[in-house]
Amino acid sequence: MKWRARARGRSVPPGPRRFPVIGSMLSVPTWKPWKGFRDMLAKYGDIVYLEVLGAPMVVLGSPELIDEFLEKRSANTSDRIKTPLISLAGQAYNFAFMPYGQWWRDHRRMFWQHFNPGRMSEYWHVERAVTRKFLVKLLEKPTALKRLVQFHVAAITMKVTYGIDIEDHEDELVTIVDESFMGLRLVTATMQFLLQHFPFVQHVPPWFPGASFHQLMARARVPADFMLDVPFNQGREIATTSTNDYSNSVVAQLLGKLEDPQGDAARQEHIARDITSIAVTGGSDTTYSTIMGFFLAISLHPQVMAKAQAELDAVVGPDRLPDFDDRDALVYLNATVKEALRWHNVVPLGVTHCTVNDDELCGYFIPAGTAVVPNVWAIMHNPQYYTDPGAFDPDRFIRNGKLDPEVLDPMKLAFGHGRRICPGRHFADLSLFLTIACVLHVFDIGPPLDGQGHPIKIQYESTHGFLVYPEDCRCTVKPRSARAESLIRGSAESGVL
Ligand code: HEM
Repeated sequence: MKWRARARGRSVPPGPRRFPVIGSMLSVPTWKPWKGFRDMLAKYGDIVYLEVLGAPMVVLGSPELIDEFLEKRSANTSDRIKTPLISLAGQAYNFAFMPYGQWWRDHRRMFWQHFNPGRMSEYWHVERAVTRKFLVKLLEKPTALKRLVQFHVAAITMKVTYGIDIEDHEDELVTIVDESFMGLRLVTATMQFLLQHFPFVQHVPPWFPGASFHQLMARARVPADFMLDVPFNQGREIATTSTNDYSNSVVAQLLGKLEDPQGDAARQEHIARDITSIAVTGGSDTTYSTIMGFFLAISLHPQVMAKAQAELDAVVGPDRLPDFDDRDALVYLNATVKEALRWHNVVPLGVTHCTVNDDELCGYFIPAGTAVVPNVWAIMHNPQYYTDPGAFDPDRFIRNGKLDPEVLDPMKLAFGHGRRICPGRHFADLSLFLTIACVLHVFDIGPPLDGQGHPIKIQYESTHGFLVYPEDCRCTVKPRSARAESLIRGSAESGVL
């Protein structure tokens, strides 16, 4: 039954004009759509309705509405839109895009067993050891910052998940992890909305003139497929043959359970392969982008660096690196992590949710199957919640020397909502805290320099896409002092796993 018959006189939320057949397709912003949607929210209110070829979509623009619809009514708003792009991009294994149902639930449950807050301290030693390696590499090759951050996040997740060591930043595994989300990068946010209505794209043969998108996707599937099998098999090998290595990897633990004769081993192994792969691929790109955003932000805001370093000097002192136990005392540093998540928002429109049944929000009718897009970026950059939102200012989260609970916490927005909230958020938080604390403790970060040694002014812009990166994050990184340099080298030697 058409939704108009089910609405019983209730109207859908306001939004741009809808034409016969195409609906509001021409109004869907095609470039960095979070900005166009922000303008629509300003015009129509905190909820905007669009319809593309008969498929309904709402954009939400306030934390209250997101809380009401995606948190409180999560039982009805945790589905995903069905689009052929997910398989085309090699992401069918990725439970972030699975429909709400038993298969997704089984994946999420198995994943959560290893990434819930109670497990986090088991990963501290890996975080420490890899961060120390990263600091040494950054000292030796500061111009390779991007590659070193890719190495850093890949090395942490590969070790925790599979027990695999990545020693060198030139290791091809770093490239494969980086490229395993290539398909998703190609799936821009706009295509995510529009191409679900053109399922025929998946049937265009690759040799067909103009089918280059299809060919790009085929290339994008190669690293994604690799990540699904090769590291898992290697992790199994490590778990069964290694005597003194890190034998408590996620794979090692999962394999122990698969041997349970009561369990459905083949099904369990399938899920285990899927969730270990997403732990590495889903965790690396998002964390990488946030860390790159942090480097850029600090290079543009020297006063923030000075304040964070003063706090680190007072709490940690010059003779050791910061550690997890220091966290409670590092108020400004914790605020810097929050500001990094806010200022450079890596998933600006979150991951689109979808309603299962008809619903109502603010008196408006919301049909079953409505795509729900939280415009997280618009909230993070709304002066109503954050004064001067373009400035990188951790002080906005602090009152009377403590984190201010009255200020909207970016952690509550950046990692999504309801039953779909990012289950890797506690793990991401570990990496962000230790990386940011250690980098600021031993390095000075500044703007890039031209041939004459003059600073080059970089203007922050993010790329376009579903998952975004800072467009230009060139900066200079140098040790704060000779003492900091010897601290880096000394701590790497003691960074045993
Ligand atoms: C700064 C780092 C990260 C950010 C900003 C981030 C953000 C997000 C967002 C916005 C979602 C969608 C939530 C929703 O649908 O409402 C998500 C889902 C997900 N994330 Fe993360 N994430 C990060 C790190 C990680 C890490 C480290 C892992 C793995 C260890 C991970 C694994 C996942 C998975 C598996 C899902 C799918 C959840 C589901 O659909 O049930 N993420 N993340």
